[in-house]
Amino acid sequence: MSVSVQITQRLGDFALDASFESAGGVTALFGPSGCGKTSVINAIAGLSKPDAGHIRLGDQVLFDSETDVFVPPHKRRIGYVFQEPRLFPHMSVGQNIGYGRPNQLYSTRGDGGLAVLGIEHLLERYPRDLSGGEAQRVAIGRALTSQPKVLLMDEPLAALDDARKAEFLPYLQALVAKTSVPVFYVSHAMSEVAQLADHLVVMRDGRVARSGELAQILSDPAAISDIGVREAGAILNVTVAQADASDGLSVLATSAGRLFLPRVQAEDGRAMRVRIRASDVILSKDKPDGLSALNILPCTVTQLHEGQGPGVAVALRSGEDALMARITRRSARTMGLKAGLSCYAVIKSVSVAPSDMGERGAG
Ligand SMILES: Nc1ncnc2c1ncn2[C@@H]1O[C@H](COP(=O)(O)OP(=O)(O)OP(=O)(O)O)[C@@H](O)[C@H]1O
Repeated sequence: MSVSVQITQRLGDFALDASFESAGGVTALFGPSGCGKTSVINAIAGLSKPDAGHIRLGDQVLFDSETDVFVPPHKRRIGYVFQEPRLFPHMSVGQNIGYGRPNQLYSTRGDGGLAVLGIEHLLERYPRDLSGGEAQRVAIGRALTSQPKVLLMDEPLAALDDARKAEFLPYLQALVAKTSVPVFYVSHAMSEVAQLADHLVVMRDGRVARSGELAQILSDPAAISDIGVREAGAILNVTVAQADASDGLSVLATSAGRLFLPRVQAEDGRAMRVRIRASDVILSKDKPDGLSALNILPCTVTQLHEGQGPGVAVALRSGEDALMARITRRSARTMGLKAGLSCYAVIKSVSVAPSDMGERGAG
């Protein structure tokens, strides 16, 4: 379902002026704290009314200042998941999920809802007896019981520690891969966004700095300034060749060769997305020999992009995938890097964190 948002809104001293289109699936709103992500989500939910513009989901107009349309929040069929699960403490999980909609609990059973979220065995428990990740999965289950037309998730992992995040993400991936409901996912963590999103909207100071297909933006060296130097990095599509190789590593097949990365929690044959940070890629003109790094992929330089600082972003084609490296201008000059040059990308195995590796979902 296509989505079109074009809104302006004054919120105190803050001016929101956001426009983007998305083909649906999972649209991530990414950007630093205070850039206006939640304000956009609130406008989609109908919790606030923009001063001007429109919000359309497929052929449904939720807001249009020109034709004076403003669908009230309770008629928008929105599922909203916040940072905190916000469950009713005096009710069991089952009651929380069925709250106000006694006949709908069962409609979320099966493939699309509770089973995917792994919460069917928790229905008798009370919120105090749930881990943070379980409680958040219940909150998502509750949001689904209203059979929403759109699911809004505002930093749903922010309150979880890293271990709980890692445990929670596969559930979320399974859910977004199965649901046909458009999802808006707010986050300032690129590792989450890279695993979940189809479409990326990068926000800055109330405006949309970039909007487009996730993989395309992440492999565009010109986008580094918007993504952040540390977070920038392309996504490799890989297949698990051997999840349980020796030494705590997994063997992953890319279109240009094999990668040895920290062990993934997935069966052999599974398709995954792996984000390789640009700062974790080293380039060599000749095939390195006698190097400790295990991962050496043949590449072709497609583009060089000089930023403000001493770094150069180098866009690379590696088989059918894109990679990106961030090296110094000095190295780029010494190596004589230019578009069309063949080289080798070296990726250190331990530099890729488990949080950068996720199952390939809907995208
Ligand atoms: N009703 C309001 N009145 C005045 N200012 C507001 C209002 N709502 C939001 N703001 C301001 O608008 C700016 C954007 O807030 P918003 O919550 O949308 O940002 P965000 O990107 O979601 O940030 P975070 O990641 O910290 O949640 C902030 O400076 C906030 O203080």
